[in-house]
Amino acid sequence: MDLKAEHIHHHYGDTEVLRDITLDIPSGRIVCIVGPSGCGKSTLLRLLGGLEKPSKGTVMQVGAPPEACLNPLTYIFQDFALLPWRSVRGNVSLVLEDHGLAAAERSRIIDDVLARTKLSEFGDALPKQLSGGMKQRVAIARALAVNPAVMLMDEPLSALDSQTRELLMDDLISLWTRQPFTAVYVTHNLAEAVRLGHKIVVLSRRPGQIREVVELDTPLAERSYGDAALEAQQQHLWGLMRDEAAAADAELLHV
Ligand SMILES: Nc1ncnc2c1ncn2[C@@H]1O[C@H](COP(=O)(O)OP(=O)(O)OP(=O)(O)O)[C@@H](O)[C@H]1O
Repeated sequence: MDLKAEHIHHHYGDTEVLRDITLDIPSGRIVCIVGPSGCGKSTLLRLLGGLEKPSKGTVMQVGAPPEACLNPLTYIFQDFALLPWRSVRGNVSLVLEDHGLAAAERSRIIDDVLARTKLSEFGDALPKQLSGGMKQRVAIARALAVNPAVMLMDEPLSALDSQTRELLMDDLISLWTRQPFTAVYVTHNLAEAVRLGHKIVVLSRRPGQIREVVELDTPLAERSYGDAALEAQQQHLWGLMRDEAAAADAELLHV
């Protein structure tokens, strides 16, 4: 299933947040959204996920969701959003409980997603016993459990320290390489965008408009940390964003 946004505009009261966004999220691809603070990245993600309706324009789901999909669109947030009183298995199980699945089938799905996120040994642990990186892996496992058509990821690594971010990025790349998933990935971090994005959408400052869409052809598994070509792409993105980011910061000073 592809996700398509067509001529999306969005306002909160008198504040225009997004202007004329047209965007394709093709199945099996990771689309990163970058842009200065407050330009509307998270708003765009909520509109794509149907949590809010755009003031104007449409979001369309095109084609059928994957087989055995329990929920076509699922979110992964920066703060993990785990229930502290439930174990790792219990947190993943949560999203499977209202679908009338037999206990054995639920268990099979949980085993599968925990194995894919390298958490098999930690099924009985409580969130407080886990590191930040592991908590985010649980959130990713929980998202994968419903076999979504599109994962909507809002700065999923930004609460983590830089080493854990690097490790989790490697995990996301190997997860995608073994079994491609579709994702929209909002980030401030251009290094993450060039490691993970098949397509990187650069928004202007508010009202967010698409300034450029950069397509990266290098397979994810071949994009290594410190790679010169990726650094050049990152510089290009920063070149596009620098003036916008400075103007957005200056604007905040006058609020
Ligand atoms: N529910 C809301 N009601 C009113 N204004 C909102 C609401 N949500 C977001 N905004 C405003 O819309 C603008 C865009 O916010 P949004 O969080 O989408 O930007 P962002 O690019 O994700 O920001 P950041 O990079 O800082 O996370 C901001 O000015 C914000 O204050």
